[in-house]
Amino acid sequence: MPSQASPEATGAAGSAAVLLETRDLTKEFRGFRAVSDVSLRVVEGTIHALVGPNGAGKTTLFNLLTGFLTPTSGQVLLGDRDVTGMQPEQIAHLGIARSFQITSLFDQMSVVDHVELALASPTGLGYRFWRSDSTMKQFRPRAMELLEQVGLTDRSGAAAGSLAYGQKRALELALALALDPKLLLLDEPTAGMGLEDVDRTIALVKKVSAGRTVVFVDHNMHVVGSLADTVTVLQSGQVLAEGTYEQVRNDQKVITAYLGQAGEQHV
Ligand SMILES: Nc1ncnc2c1ncn2[C@@H]1O[C@H](COP(=O)(O)OP(=O)(O)OP(=O)(O)O)[C@@H](O)[C@H]1O
Repeated sequence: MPSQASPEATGAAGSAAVLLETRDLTKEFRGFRAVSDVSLRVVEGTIHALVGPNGAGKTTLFNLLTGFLTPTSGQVLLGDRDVTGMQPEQIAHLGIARSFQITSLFDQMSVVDHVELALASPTGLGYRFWRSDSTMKQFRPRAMELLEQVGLTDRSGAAAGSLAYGQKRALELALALALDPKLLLLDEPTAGMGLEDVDRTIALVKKVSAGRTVVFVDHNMHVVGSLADTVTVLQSGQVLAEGTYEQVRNDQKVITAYLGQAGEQHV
């Protein structure tokens, strides 16, 4: 069960504080609308899922929120600040962190060194190798706290390349948390995981999301149903439905959208 202030309990997005908002957000690629007039409101302190069939626009939307893509039109607001068109570093600095991709880990570098470097970087987006050992040492206690949170204390001295897949994803999460973000974006946190790792990741995301706002994309509806206070369903770049997991899974439009999706887990 999603544990945090649900939109129902707070009277939907109307009366609760909205941390992230998009207004008619649109991204065109050579005339093709990958994201089309999306108006989204993410309530502070909630976990918000973005779902939709393949090609629905979820990744493009994530890239617009983090500044990796510039919208063709529309706005992105963080609190009352318009962050539309800002560079990824600026947006990260304002408190939006996205879980790192595994490709950003250095196989030979230890787990704790990764976290220390993320703590040393003001935005977490760039590692800085010229810092001295003594400078880095000051970050050790916080790095160990973060590793404890994500269950990697025992692997702190291990080379990142030696971690199991689920542990690498947990390390990515620690790197995102190192920024102490207002908004944590998780891009398919359980992709490629077996059942055990999926359940472990659900528990982990619940734990680290306490007191934070989380937006995540995941194809696994068990994950979505377990974590999300609010679910936004995208199709062909547009918002098809929004509500609690129970509401959207019983929405006829959503059922129809997923029916033609071979190999996709149904809502
Ligand atoms: N750089 C690009 N240039 C052209 N078209 C693109 C580009 N990026 C995405 N698209 C198109 O935009 C649409 C949405 O893609 P997007 O990756 O955002 O969907 P998605 O919901 O994340 O899909 P999936 O679940 O398969 O990851 C797709 O039709 C895709 O082919």
